Amino acid sequence: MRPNTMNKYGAVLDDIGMESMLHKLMEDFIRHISRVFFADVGGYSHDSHHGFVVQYGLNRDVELGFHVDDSEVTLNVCLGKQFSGGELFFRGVRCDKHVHNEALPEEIFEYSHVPGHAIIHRGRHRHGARPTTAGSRVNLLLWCRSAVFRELKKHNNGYASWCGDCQREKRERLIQAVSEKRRRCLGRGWFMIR
Ligand SMILES: O=C(O)CCC(=O)C(=O)O
Ligand SMILES: [Fe+2]
Repeated sequence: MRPNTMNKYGAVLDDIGMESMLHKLMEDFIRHISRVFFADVGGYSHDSHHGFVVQYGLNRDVELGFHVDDSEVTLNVCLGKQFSGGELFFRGVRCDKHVHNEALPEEIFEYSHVPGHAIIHRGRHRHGARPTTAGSRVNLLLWCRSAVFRELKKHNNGYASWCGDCQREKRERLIQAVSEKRRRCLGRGWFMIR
């Protein structure tokens, strides 16, 4: 079975006996990090996961297109082996409404995988993987999900606190409202003085 809808090569670890081990990894490790760094996307509340490995190289997947994960928080561990390329590129965190918007210059960065090292990021942090140009790269992914977060998301007021563009729109509306109010107050002041 394919590890996800985009990668062809790899395996779903939950299907080969690693489900409870990965669940424990999420409960004992990811949740605690998430409580501190990702409180805006469910924090400590992860209650399910999708765990898989992906393989890149000759006769395997070469690269991974731009996407968001079906997760609140993703753990990505580089298991090796020896390879060149395969850098991850990131382009800012976005909700469904803004997922196709341009990234700001400060949201653009790349990360080079190092065997034995891991990164953790929000699932809605748009990203992709550059071509693995030589050797073989294998990474373990743990997509951590929160049912509570997904339920609450349905009832928010249209602004996601974790989406860069929602926050920008909110700030712009606030600035507009303040300057409109100021304009009206100044107008009133002018008439009173006359
Ligand atoms: O190839 C990688 O390191 C990233 C994989 C990824 O983003 C994913 O499977 O969701
Ligand atoms: Fe991903």
